[in-house]
Amino acid sequence: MTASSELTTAVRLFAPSPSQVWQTAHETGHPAALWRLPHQTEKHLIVHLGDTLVEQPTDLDERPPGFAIGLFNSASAIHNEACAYYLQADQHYVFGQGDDASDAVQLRHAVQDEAFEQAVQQVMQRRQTTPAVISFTEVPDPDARANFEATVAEATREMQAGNFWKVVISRTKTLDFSQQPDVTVLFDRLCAAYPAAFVSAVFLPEGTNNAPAQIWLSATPERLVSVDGNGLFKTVALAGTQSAYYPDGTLKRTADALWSQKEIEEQAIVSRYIIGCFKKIRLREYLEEGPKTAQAGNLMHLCTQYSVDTKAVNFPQLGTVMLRLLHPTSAVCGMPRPEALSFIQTHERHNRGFYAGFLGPVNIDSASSLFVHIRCLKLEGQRATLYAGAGLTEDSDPQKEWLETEMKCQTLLRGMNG
Ligand SMILES: C=C(O[C@@H]1C=C(C(=O)O)C=C[C@H]1O)C(=O)O
Repeated sequence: MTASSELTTAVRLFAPSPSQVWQTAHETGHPAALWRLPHQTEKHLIVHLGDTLVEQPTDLDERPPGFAIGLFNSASAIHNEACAYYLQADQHYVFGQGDDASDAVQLRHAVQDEAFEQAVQQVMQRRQTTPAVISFTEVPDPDARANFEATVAEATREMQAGNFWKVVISRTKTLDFSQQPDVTVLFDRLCAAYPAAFVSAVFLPEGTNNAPAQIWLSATPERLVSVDGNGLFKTVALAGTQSAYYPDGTLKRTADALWSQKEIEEQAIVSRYIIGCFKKIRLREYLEEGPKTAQAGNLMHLCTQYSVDTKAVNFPQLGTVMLRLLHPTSAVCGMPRPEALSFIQTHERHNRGFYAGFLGPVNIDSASSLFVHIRCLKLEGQRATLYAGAGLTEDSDPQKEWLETEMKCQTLLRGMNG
């Protein structure tokens, strides 16, 4: 063995895996976020070692490196501050690709915290047990379909009466895991199944948002706001849904997807909303591409991409300004926003929590990438709650909208089955 390969082995032996760091954060009650950006292989894991998380305005220009996770409907929806819980990257691990998860682990940044480091060492020294088989069953909810379809019918009547033009109604599906799952295994499965998605797992200890300890796991296709190291700003208008497969199970080509008038209009509402935000800030120098059909796992959506060179227009705060204007977009709320939000609040039977909020890394490697928090679940102990919504217009058919939410739930269900 050469000196350098001895060294590599030594580094591997003492480098924790994502699962070990995640487990340590969980056991010591520190908030943690694990993510993989679309079309990338590196996984990032940060642990917040500071004070209890509190909601605060998201200012992409001011924040130290970290990870933001915002509720669908916090005070920010009213005060336009895009409030979020902010996990600071006190420990920042980057894991490379490869079968061995500990391959090429790098501790990018670490504040001195002996207690946490010792806790990681203790977890690493534990005897490795064979990973448990992950299994889950759906908890039946006999009224779910009728309730959802009745709400869709009511929303459609209100839209036909001209009260609003679009609203996104969501529902939940409950799963019970046979034992507490290793979230990093589920995360890896989602990464493998959905290379184009933003895949993440966020651990929020008891007390965050006055709730019990919760883990949010997601594989979202929808970028909300990002600004890269060169100052390139991006957002998308994503809406309209159909299966990516023909009934016989063969994959559709995106070029062969056909869209109805209702879906084209539904997506155009989101595009007009984004352009309306650019107009509000008098920004004309944006590039618009689409709408084109984009595949998102088992689904296809209509997608228009918008980009702005923030350096050329001399607008470094564009990311923060647009985040505040956009969230919650009409892809998850509706148009006009106040009327749609009020309909959601009166008619949905669950609290959305972080579903349809936003999340993602901020000022990591000089870039910030926030995504709309959809195709997600909340895990509390062994119980998971999946969330899925459908965009409605006055032409919506309640049965079709229900089937659309079923397909959206399938994204995570299939992905977690590996
Ligand atoms: C609301 C969700 O998805 C959003 C709604 C869509 C639609 O109504 O067609 C499509 C993509 C997303 O913007 C969800 O997945 O829960």
